Amino acid sequence: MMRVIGLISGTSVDGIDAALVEISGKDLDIEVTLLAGATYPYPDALSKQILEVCGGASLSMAEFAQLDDAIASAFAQAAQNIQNGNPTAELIGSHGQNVYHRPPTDDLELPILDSGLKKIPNPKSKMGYSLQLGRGALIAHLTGIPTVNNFRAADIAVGGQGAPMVPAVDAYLLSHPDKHRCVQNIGGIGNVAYLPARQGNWLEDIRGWDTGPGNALLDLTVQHFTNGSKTYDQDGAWAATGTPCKALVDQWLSQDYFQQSPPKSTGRELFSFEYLQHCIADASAYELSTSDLLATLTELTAASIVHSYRTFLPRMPDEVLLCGGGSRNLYLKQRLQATLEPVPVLTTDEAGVSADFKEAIAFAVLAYWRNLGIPGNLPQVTGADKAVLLGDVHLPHNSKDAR
Ligand SMILES: Nc1ncnc2c1ncn2[C@@H]1O[C@H](COP(=O)(O)OP(=O)(O)OP(=O)(O)O)[C@@H](O)[C@H]1O
Ligand SMILES: CC(=O)N[C@H]1[C@@H]2OC[C@@H](O2)[C@@H](O)[C@@H]1O[C@H](C)C(=O)O
Repeated sequence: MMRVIGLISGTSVDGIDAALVEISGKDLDIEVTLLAGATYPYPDALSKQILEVCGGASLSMAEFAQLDDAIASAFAQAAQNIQNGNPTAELIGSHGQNVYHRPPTDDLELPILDSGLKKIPNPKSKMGYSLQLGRGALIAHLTGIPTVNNFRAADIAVGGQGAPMVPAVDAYLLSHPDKHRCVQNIGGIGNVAYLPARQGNWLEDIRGWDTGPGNALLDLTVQHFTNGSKTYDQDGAWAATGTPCKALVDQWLSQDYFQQSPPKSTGRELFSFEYLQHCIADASAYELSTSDLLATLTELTAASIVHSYRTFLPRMPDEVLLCGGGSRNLYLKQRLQATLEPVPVLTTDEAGVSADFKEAIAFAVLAYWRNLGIPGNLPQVTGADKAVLLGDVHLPHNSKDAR
């Protein structure tokens, strides 16, 4: 048994999710007990700067270094705080703060050194890139706890998307002996793990991808029309007062990302404020109120999820389990249920895994697997050439051990 802390802040930048868990077993026999979970909001100025960077703002290298230090320090404090009054941890799995994600692209021109010697094999041109700040060496030093981070790089290096990375963990924590399940995270971005019933070669039939926008467009809309006084549509109450425009949802669903076959991943790089501005321009032809616009973007979120199931899954699931902050959006949950009828839409809480802290738990498990030498990616999900060990291991170097 090992006590591990999982840390993550994702594309919503709403704070650092921390989970302290006890883990035993390896894969089919794995057992995870959540000892403590908490969300630690960033200081407003730091959150604002991260959102600007996620929105494409430029940084000098000095500003980049300072931001990385600030995030690492915040993550280290979250790790210390989650242990207060709880058992101490032996390992940290830190996803870090996502600031940039580039899915594998076809038009990458890599320079080749003209060494005149044996040609260097040109890395696959379809190379992705994904950057999460909060460097592990500093977290390890500040906490005195071995820290694993940078989980996406190894999957990308073998040609994968680098996301979603949780399906392997979902498979062992949330699969069912008889029911086919979709575990649907609704964070800033939405991502699904399709878990066949645990029969036969079910592991080979696991699927997963980023479905598209989760809360990102809804948050951007609320922030825009309230001049930042509100940051999200609490319980979906504002959207519930509007009427969705089906013509716009159908028009937006025809866009490339929603039609693209998996493996696929995305982020705020696509579902950005600029994307929202195009939606607002499209909506002007229909004279929508702000409530109608919010209802229509909520409908797009729900429709993009269901469209991807109907288009890319071998069959519809027996049930859908929601997690992530969007699982608290009651209007979105109701629209998903109406669109998926008769498939029940539940939350992972009802299957015994915290909907609020499942992502943080997942990175604790990924760090635990790294420590055991167990690969953490699913090539059939990310498109990677093979299963690989995920994460860089950083050991604390206290003075007496320093070499
Ligand atoms: N009660 C609520 N009603 C509606 N929306 C909510 C509620 N609580 C949280 N949210 C939404 O959840 C978002 C945060 O969700 P979460 O923490 O899962 O995002 P994230 O992990 O940063 O995103 P990602 O998974 O894309 O990295 C908030 O920005 C907000 O939009
Ligand atoms: C680059 C990045 O942070 N991507 C996130 C994002 O937020 C949701 C979705 O897109 C998911 O694919 C991913 O995170 C989760 C933890 C994952 O990798 O499974």
